[in-house]
Amino acid sequence: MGKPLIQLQHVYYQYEQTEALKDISLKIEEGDFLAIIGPNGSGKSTLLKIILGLLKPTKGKVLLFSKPVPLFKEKELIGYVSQKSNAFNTGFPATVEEVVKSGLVKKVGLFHPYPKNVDTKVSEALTSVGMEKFSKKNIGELSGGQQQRVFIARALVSNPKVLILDEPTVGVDSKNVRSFYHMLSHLNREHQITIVLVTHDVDAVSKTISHVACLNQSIHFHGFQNEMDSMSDEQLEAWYGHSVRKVTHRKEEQL
Ligand SMILES: Nc1ncnc2c1ncn2[C@@H]1O[C@H](COP(=O)(O)OP(=O)(O)OP(=O)(O)O)[C@@H](O)[C@H]1O
Repeated sequence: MGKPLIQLQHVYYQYEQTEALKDISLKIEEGDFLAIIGPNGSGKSTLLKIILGLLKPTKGKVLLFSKPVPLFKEKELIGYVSQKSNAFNTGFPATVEEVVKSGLVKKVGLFHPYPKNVDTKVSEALTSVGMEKFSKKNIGELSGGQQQRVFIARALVSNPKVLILDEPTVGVDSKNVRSFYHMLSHLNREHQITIVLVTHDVDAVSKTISHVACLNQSIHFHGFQNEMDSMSDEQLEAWYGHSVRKVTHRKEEQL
């Protein structure tokens, strides 16, 4: 069993009118590649904001690297890539390497010089997401999917142990979605980065993740990805909030 990096214990979150999260207990361990899936409005983004300390639970406790959130100061250990597509226009005056370098600000602080090996760090981060060839390009000239890879490199440049992504494939065209998840899988396996992502691409992501959490206000299933098939129709309905019929696809070799 890996070290627990993120733990939620009986977490509730209430917006003024809406109870977004109810009694969430979740443990994410070192090395996990977890996908959080659920219908619209099921609390996925709220859950990420709680983990990132952007929202304070109404009730319950969050531990990051075994420390309660207010005592957790090593923010650079957690990289975050928010949901965006084509965030920069064509004319935006920054190169890819400048965008990636800006990811070090969290580590070194504003008004401090970058470390001496900054160029190596930037180049390593770009290589790890397959974007080294684009370092001198203007960020606005890249496609949505390429920009998303650059944002991941920016999150990686401070050597985080955990990478959190909110719907990272928005703006990535369907033929590139699989190679995008393949790149994340590489980061998880070869660079030992624990990955937590929110996604709607259940099918595309299922080949690469280790764990899945099915959320709809509360967690209806959390376990190994291959155990998800064992969810009953009743569990699936409770999770999805409406009637669901399970369809089993035939394996390719049987076709
Ligand atoms: N700032 C807010 N103020 C009030 N209610 C909110 C706020 N943000 C979210 N909610 C409500 O909380 C619930 C959970 O929202 P959340 O955005 O976490 O869901 P989600 O699963 O990320 O949705 P989606 O898949 O559509 O992005 C929804 O009912 C939403 O309307």
